[in-house]
Amino acid sequence: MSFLSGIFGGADGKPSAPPPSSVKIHPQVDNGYAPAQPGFAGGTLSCHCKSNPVKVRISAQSAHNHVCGCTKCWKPAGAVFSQIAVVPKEAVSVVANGDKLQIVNPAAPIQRYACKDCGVHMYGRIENTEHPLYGLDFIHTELSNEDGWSPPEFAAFVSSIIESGYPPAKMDDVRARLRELGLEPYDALSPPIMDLIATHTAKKNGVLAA
Ligand SMILES: N[C@@H](CCC(=O)N[C@@H](CS)C(=O)NCC(=O)O)C(=O)O
Ligand SMILES: [Zn+2]
Ligand SMILES: [Zn+2]
Repeated sequence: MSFLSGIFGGADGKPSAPPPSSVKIHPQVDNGYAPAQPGFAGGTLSCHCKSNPVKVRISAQSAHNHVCGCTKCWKPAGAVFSQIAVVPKEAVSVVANGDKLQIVNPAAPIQRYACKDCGVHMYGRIENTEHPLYGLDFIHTELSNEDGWSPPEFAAFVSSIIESGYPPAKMDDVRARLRELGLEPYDALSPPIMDLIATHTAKKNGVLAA
């Protein structure tokens, strides 16, 4: 990222880095993050293989970018959270070395396509047409060299980091740091997304209020 988010504006109004902290979240947010670039329309994701990397072309700006503490989402080495966003599934196309992709868990609601050689998740797809988020693919924008993606907006599944071995006694520090970085912590998804999911379910069950 070439410049830092305006949320950490210095005295002169220019973006500056957030205060340093020993609490690490994810390399893409620990030192601040850039705002979305107006008109940005996508880029190419590459896995971590030195030779024959899998490449996935994304022809849309990302939406709902966030950090996720769950055990299922791919994280770079050493990161406590993943960083993940969605795009319409029509905007996702595998453009190189797709033969190296395999589904991590075909039974999971999100089918995550990972590189067999380096383990990086290239995209996650929902095949169940009844799922509230059907039609959206999950991507890690950090796998692209392009600047301009929508920045993370909140922190999801925060308590789940304990399931990966994070000390429960340090959770207050983690939530305080997330707030300092402008990423409101939630233990599921953000309220607007939880409302969207519940609205979908209520509609399906014929009980949605007018
Ligand atoms: N506490 C669980 C939460 C897992 C979870 O529900 N993850 C969310 C956020 S990515 C989800 O939508 N999972 C669907 C899936 O993994 O297919 C864990 O950390 O494993
Ligand atoms: Zn790879
Ligand atoms: Zn997750």
